[in-house]
Amino acid sequence: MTIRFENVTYRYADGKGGLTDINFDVKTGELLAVIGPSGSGKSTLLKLLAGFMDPQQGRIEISGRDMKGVAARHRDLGIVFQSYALFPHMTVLENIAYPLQLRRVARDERIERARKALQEVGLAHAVDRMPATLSGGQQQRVALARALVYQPKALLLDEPLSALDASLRGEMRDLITHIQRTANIAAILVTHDQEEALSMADRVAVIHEGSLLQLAAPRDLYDNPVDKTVAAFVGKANLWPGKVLCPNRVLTELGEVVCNAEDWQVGASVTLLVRPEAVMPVISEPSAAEGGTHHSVNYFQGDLVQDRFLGAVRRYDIALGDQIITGETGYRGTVAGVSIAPDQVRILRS
Ligand SMILES: Nc1ncnc2c1ncn2[C@@H]1O[C@H](COP(=O)(O)OP(=O)(O)OP(=O)(O)O)[C@@H](O)[C@H]1O
Repeated sequence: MTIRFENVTYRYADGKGGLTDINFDVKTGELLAVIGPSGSGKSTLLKLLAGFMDPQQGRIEISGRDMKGVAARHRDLGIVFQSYALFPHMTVLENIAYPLQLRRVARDERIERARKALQEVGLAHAVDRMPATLSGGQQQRVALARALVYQPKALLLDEPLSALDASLRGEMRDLITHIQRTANIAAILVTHDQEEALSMADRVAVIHEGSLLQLAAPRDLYDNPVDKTVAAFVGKANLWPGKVLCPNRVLTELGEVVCNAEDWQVGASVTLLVRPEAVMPVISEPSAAEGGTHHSVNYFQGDLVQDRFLGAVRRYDIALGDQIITGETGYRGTVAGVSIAPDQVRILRS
């Protein structure tokens, strides 16, 4: 295990913000993404791990060693910041060789290792360039090479892609995960961008108001969020409060929804979750004669109040009174209503 947080609690002096009783591990070669709304405690977690402050309770271990009282510079962590933080007066090669110089590595070896690191991030041609002459994406590649050149115990990525434009971000995601996996190093990625977290991470930790709500593999987190806060934060979600009527029906503001409620007590207050891609557009209202078709189960008819063309898919809202159902589909025709297959309805605690 490379990184371990055990019952870690940190409160800022005013007692309001911080982290409460955080537990998780990151294995060698694993990338853990930490996501959560603004002010949830993501930066606090990184600052504690990096050694800028110590927890008031609990224990942080790196490679099996308790980090209490160990200064930031002795923690052997490679850090990549949103702002790149390159030294402007040094060439690209000098920037990358600098951590080796601090560690008193001989000059020839420094240069050789820095060149190799540059090659790995696809910038072998930029050795003598000054950082200011590089694009944002190139500067972040230099920052990544500099963070990894001395073979740190773990890699901390603090919003590494937020300053880059969307087209570059996808490419950088792939590069970072490729390099992190090749180096077989534990990494923690802090990000606002849930798509980044889901696509890059082996596991994702969701924090909210200083607490860890769920830690799971991306698909598991998306399919089985523990509660509505996680469901709403990870991906798009239709969330409807309801009451369990019987083992296969929940009463909501939309009406009765057929779903598998066998594990819930009759009368329990719950929240139903349906992802937009599980909402099926229905072209015309099913007639009474069609009574037995799949449309008649969880069929909802309403007014199309929003229709957004997103390229590959279209995201639309159907209003039933003051309730909204959001669907996503590649279908471009008229939507008269929607149907939701019972096995696509997840039941969450309310
Ligand atoms: N130096 C500080 N003194 C007092 N409170 C602080 C300090 N730094 C952060 N906080 C509070 O601690 C909480 C967590 O802050 P933190 O910066 O870790 O959140 P975050 O998830 O990184 O937010 P963002 O996504 O906006 O960067 C917030 O309520 C914040 O106001």
